[in-house]
Amino acid sequence: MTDDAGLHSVNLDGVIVDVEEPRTITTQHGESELAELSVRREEDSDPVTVTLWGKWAETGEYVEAGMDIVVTDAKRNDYDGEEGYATTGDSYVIVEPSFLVNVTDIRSWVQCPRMYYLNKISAIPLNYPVVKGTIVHEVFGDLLRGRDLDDAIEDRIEEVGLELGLLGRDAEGVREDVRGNAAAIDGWLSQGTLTDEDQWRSEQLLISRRFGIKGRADAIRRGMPVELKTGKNTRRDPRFQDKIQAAAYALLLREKGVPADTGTLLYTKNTTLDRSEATGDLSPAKEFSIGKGLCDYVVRERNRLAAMEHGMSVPTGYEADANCESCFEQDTCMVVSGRLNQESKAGQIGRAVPEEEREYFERFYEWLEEERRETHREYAKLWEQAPEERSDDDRALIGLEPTERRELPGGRWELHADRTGTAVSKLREGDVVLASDGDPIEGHSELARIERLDPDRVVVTADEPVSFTRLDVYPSELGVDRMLTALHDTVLKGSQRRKDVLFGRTDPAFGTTDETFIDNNAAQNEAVEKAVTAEDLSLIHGPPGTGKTYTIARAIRAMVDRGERVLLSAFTNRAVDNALEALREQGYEDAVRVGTKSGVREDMQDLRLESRGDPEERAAELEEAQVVAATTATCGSRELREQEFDVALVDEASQLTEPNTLAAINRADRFVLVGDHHQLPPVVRSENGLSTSLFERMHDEHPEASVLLTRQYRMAQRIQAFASREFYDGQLRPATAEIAGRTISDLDGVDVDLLSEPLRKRVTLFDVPGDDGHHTDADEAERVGGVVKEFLAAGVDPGRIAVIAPFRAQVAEIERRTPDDVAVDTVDRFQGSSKDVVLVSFVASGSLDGPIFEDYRRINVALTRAKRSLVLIGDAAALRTDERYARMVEWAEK
Ligand SMILES: Nc1ncnc2c1ncn2[C@@H]1O[C@H](COP(=O)(O)OP(=O)(O)OP(=O)(O)O)[C@@H](O)[C@H]1O
Repeated sequence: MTDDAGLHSVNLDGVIVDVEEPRTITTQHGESELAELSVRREEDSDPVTVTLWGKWAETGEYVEAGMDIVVTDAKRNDYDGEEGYATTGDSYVIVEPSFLVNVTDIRSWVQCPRMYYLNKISAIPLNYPVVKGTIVHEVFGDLLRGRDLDDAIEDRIEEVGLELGLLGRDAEGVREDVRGNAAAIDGWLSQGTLTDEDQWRSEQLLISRRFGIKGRADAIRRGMPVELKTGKNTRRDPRFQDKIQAAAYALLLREKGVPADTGTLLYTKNTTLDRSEATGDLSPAKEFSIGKGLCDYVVRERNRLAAMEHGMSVPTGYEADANCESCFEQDTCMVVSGRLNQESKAGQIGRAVPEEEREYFERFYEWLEEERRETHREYAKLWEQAPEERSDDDRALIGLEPTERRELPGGRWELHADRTGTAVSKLREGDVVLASDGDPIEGHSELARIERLDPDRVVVTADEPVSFTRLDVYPSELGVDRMLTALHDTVLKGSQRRKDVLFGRTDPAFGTTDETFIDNNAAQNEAVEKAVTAEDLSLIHGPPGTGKTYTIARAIRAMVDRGERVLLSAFTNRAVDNALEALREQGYEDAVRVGTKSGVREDMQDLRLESRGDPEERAAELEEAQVVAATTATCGSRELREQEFDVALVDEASQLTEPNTLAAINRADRFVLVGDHHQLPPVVRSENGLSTSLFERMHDEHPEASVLLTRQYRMAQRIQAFASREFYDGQLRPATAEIAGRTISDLDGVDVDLLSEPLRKRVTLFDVPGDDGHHTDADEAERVGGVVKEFLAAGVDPGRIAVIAPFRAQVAEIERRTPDDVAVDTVDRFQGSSKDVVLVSFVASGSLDGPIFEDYRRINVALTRAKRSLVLIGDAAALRTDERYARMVEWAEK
């Protein structure tokens, strides 16, 4: 639209290349502010001049070259033959639009930018006002969905039994409190002003690609946002920051074509005030109109926040007119400023932590914010990629056909859809996704959880009955938030001794014991010994199949016998449940599993802590448990953040980022990390130091605290030989002669004479010349299919076979040629598991690029899954171009 010479308005976007300070000029209409930016609209094109007028001129004060900018409804005004644009009265200026800012963050930013920062790093602790606020919000949603008030109150209080119990509250008192607040809602709803035509929606997720804002409005009534506040407000007008919040939702609604121009704030505490004592306007509902000026303000503040995050600077409170004396966060603000030596309008108290700790905090803060930024890029792909492209990229399931819907007790919905086509995706059961009518941004969408994902249908649960035809990956920022909190807790609240060890100022100390814990495996015994006697930390380095889980279970039992309280954690639910299973196998049944119903494995549900019910009973169950098991994410939850343990034992620690590990070990006096840094590293989106685990760092810095398990219980000698030599200095050995000599002829019902000669060997390589396919190799897939058929024909049970391929696309190719009960997946999905027969498809042709080759640790995992037979399928010549793979080919062809 560049040639629209001033006739039409244009939406201009590009990258800022130069900024001029805002200045004031006098025009025929009087004085006016303006700022000029130079913006490159497309790579290699000449920059154009963009003039920002009036209030938008302030943008020039804080933007920098390199930031993205959008100016909507700009008019063209070339000057001296040079292409130029200017804002109009309808324009919005948006800085870094792909950084999706939360509405609630804009609200706290408007209150005080430093409060926004403090909220971000320290998370809200478990406290009664927050829990009560949650209950009232849930009741509000229930009333909108037509539920009976008393039922809703009863149900929602019961739902948070655990939290109330931990806070020492009994249900009776809370009921009274909530009833008081809910009366405001109920009264207002039944005022008679509402008719059947009132269209109500509770909680709607809104994402704006134009303004770079996302959020969930409490409710929408006739297209207008309604926000619920559990506080009081006796003035006629809503509080300013509350208006900002409602205005932000209005802005998001307008983008969807809903002309929202009024906002309502409901201050529920107003109804509980005594009329004879309180003065002012006691009506709970306060309406206000939302004009362009307010919307502009929302966008301008959002821009400041986005620009500050782009520069990764830390707000001081001077950016806004923060009134520190009347701020209830003043003390916290001063302490954080003092400890981290940050400039702050509130001032500082206390002594700063040592320089190295501050640097550590700042380094990780930056890495975590980079991670957040990558998460935001993932959101932007929701609209940058076409549905088919997202589907090809494994980010969405499309072409679904809605079938049944069923209302669940408590007002949620269970929604079914049929799957058409054979598309693959990253989505898994338990994932939170965006369920939409086909267009997750402009159309109708809701957050949903995948309950079941079968080849022909999918079942989700959601708050609203969306008729969905598409499910999208919806990345959560919760992970980043929890990591920041863990970082904060370690640096600002961690004990001196813990920090001395983490920062290399002290060597870890160990006590002694004469006890023998495991009598058939010296390394495992030593690992338990170290774990039990460690005063600070110990590490268990367990290569594939060396009995890590078994050793963990033994160590926990020993700790329990010594009267210690133990936190058992791991990155995935699967690993937590595996460790619990091993613990049960060793006869210990008293652990408590904390996690959601859908996250915890069926056979561990009986150990799961129910959070619903009588507060006192629920809290006692957690507080009295000697062993508590939860994922590291859950360790950062409000409930577990209040719990203390003698020792934290973390499995899969080499797959955890350092801050994720901190989330678990912050809860305990000492810790044991279990892992193997020669297998897969932490999965992160950004490229920085986050991908080095605390396990690996401690292993390097304190080798004396680590014990290497050397005897493996999985692979035949022939299969383990390469990995042992290549990755473990030749130290890995089969634990017994039986294991060393494993072969598929040991399996019941298998007739090896039915196999072709090469497949009778424990390790085989099939040289299949590459077909130059990008992410697939049909010839290889064909060969894999043939080999699988041969194994099946020889009597191998399909459940004993697995196929590993480097790309999802190749996985799909292979799935098409193998029966459903043969597991086919990428390496990352196979870490921690094993099968009798494993096939690896390399998809290598010409050069070795692709995820499996990028990182030797993937190859290590791929080659160490098989117990009895390992079949490699790939282009041998291509593989030989790399030294490591050349050695692999030589070994496999032996
Ligand atoms: N000391 C031991 N004596 C007898 N059996 C053992 C011993 N240690 C481990 N095992 C057995 O070896 C098998 C593998 O152990 P485990 O599952 O603990 O391995 P892991 O190291 O956790 O495996 P992965 O590498 O898959 O994480 C299990 O069947 C376990 O019971």
